[in-house]
Amino acid sequence: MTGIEQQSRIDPITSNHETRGFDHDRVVAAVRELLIGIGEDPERDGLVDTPQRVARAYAEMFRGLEQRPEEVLATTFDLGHDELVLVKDIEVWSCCEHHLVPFTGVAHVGYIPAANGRITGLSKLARLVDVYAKRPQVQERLTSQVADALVRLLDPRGVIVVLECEHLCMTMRGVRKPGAKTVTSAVRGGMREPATRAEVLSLINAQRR
Ligand SMILES: Nc1nc2c(ncn2[C@@H]2O[C@H](COP(=O)(O)OP(=O)(O)OP(=O)(O)O)[C@@H](O)[C@H]2O)c(=O)[nH]1
Ligand SMILES: [Zn+2]
Repeated sequence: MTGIEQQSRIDPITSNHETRGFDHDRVVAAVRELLIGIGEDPERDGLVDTPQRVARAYAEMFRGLEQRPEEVLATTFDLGHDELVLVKDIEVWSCCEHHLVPFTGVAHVGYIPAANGRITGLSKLARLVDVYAKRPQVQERLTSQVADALVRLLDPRGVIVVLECEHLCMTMRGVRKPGAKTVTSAVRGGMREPATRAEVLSLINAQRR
């Protein structure tokens, strides 16, 4: 096994790729280079600490690359509840992998536990969203990764994940369409059943009526 393989923490099913870990010094050097590239002076007063700051910020924004869904869904319990569990309006901040600017909005995560199946803590659903949001992402992959991790780790009867996000790469630059929302969904197992899916979607949309 090479050093890189030993260091990598691979989630074989749902990771974006193999990560070699966050290299703080490399990010600092790259940000300094970026500042020079845009014609700035990285030694001027206001910018001298910027590469260090950006590296610390990136470590936070991309911390999901170092996390595995198993870690956040480690706490499960058996409540004998086999009806829908839905957490709505989970705030999402992720980073578009095409432009490295944020996309933000909400996630709705629901699952139907298996009969006598495992339940996880409600906060863990929000933590799971963050594991995948805190990576360079596209919204579609983020949505399906959350759904697939729930299927794999809880073995539920059904899963639904809906994301509604605004992409800053579409508002602050490029096509410049502020307010445009992208909606993505991933539906697995028994949640695909039309009546069940319709009921859950009406619960998700309930506050907007
Ligand atoms: N499907 C998908 N596309 C995304 C997402 N985030 C950003 N994009 C799109 O990625 C595309 C990249 O297109 P390119 O033509 O390579 O890049 P660009 O010239 O900067 O494109 P514009 O944004 O149209 O100016 C754009 O259409 C973005 O809107 C996402 O989460 N999902
Ligand atoms: Zn983008």
